Amino acid sequence: MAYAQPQVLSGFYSTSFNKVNSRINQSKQIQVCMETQRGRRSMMSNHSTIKVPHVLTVAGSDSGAGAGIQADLKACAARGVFCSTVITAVTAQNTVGVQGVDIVSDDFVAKQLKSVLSDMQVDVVKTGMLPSSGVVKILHQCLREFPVQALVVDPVMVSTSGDVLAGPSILTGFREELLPMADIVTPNLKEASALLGGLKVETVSDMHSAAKLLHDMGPRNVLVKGGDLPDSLDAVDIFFDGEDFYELRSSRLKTRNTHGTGCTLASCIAAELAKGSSMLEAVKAAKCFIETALDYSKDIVIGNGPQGPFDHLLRLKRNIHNSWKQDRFNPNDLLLYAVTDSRMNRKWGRSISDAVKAAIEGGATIVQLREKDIETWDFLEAAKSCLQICRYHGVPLLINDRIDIALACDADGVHLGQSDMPSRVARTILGPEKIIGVSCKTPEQAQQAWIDGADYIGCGGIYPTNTKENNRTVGLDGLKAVCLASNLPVVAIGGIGISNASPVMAIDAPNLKGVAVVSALFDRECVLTETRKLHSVLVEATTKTK
Ligand SMILES: Cc1ncc(COP(=O)(O)OP(=O)(O)O)c(N)n1
Ligand SMILES: Cc1ncsc1CCOP(=O)(O)O
Ligand SMILES: [Mg+2]
Repeated sequence: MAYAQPQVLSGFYSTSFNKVNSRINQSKQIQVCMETQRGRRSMMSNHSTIKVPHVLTVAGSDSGAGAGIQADLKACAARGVFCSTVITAVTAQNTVGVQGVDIVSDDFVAKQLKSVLSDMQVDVVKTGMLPSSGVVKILHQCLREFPVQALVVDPVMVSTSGDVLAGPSILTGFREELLPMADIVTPNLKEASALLGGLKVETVSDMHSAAKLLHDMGPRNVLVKGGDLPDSLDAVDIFFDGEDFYELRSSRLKTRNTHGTGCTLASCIAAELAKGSSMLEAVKAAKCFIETALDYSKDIVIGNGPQGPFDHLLRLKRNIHNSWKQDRFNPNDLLLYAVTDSRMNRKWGRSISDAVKAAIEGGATIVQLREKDIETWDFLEAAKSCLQICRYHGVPLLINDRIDIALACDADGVHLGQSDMPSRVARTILGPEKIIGVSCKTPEQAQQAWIDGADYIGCGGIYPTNTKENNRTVGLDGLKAVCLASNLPVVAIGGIGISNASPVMAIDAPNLKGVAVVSALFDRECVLTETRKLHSVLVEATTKTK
């Protein structure tokens, strides 16, 4: 069969937002859409209470928490959407396979559905494991009684380990009852084949045909997932909206941690729809999320079986790599604070990450990326590779000025000046765990830094410097006044090097914890040697003051 030429999409695209129409939302109450302060669309009832986007998942529990209800809950949490649950079966499952299934009775599934749908304003229903045709019937009836904005059907039949989760008896229910009311169905190759009565679905061209045939069964959109395609470099999914085909490509990742990708993808689509995205936007956002989560989780180890879960919230590794960090911030880390400058490193022909590595090997105890003249993309890439080095050595990495970069690479924190983002605002964006440093030249600024929730103060310029233009020098007296005005730990910056670090450290202020340096390390031929020398000066200076 010849179809329209597909549009090839890869990565993350911005397409115009279309309203998601559903055939099952006709009797839904009209609600007022308002722009919130942050510009996000949110639904408000006439009592001015906030209606949050809500997905109901109707699926099986996975004791290993990689797939099923557990994956759905985590995916919705990660996408900022509330998720309620109707459990259709309880599986005893791990990374090896499925050891047992206990099916919840049809009556009790019906009870759960009614409890949620009669009380809570569900926007989107997402289905996963539906173990019997009775459950499909009940769901069909409930959705007629309690219409929702959209229905996402993930036709789960076989687990990733190859265990059967729903028998062939379910197929008629899918074809006759669920697919006709679905806004999207998301089968993998095997599921598409089963729904089409055993039709061969093994190539991208087969996927096009399958998408078209499945669409004829009634769903408004079809996503045939090609993760199991043989000999394919890219992971290709085919999206068909009844008119156009889209090939959604993403590079294939080498990882065992893919258990639950199907459930997660469908839940993310549901979550994005609940937030108001068009179907194509929702699918693209969901694919992008999966790619990011798989990449982040590619080397985590949970369980001994062939297929592990992944980390939906992108946080588990932090705890492993940050296990060195007993407290989220140790003021003694400020002792030798290396601040990068790409102009200097470029001049000496080294990359930012090589410079950072050398500084850490020489004894730097904290690193700040201060990159004033590079593109955002390059900054982010440099930050990611420096972060790997820093995490490996247990050295915190902060980003100068750019909260977006710090968030994007999950750096340990930021350093902000008086004319940068105010630290109290930065704190609300970054949360309580990130380190925030603030530049202060006066006692008033130092007091304010504490009030605003900063973790440390950078005070300078102590001596004249060529690194920062038009920077007023405060001298050792200015440093002392700032130290006395606040209990926050202080690091001195500006014109400091091997020759003058000792008098800085000798001022009588217990909260002066170290020196921050740019040119003394990075405008030198050998960063490692210079850092080592400065490190021994500082160690000597601190032992003298003790
Ligand atoms: C440790 C430390 N202290 C002070 C500064 C200066 O920050 P700021 O005043 O924002 O100036 P720029 O570095 O952004 O030019 C710093 N970067 N680090
Ligand atoms: C960023 C900054 N803030 C105050 S002085 C300064 C520059 C420090 O650079 P150097 O260590 O080369 O004097
Ligand atoms: Mg700044």
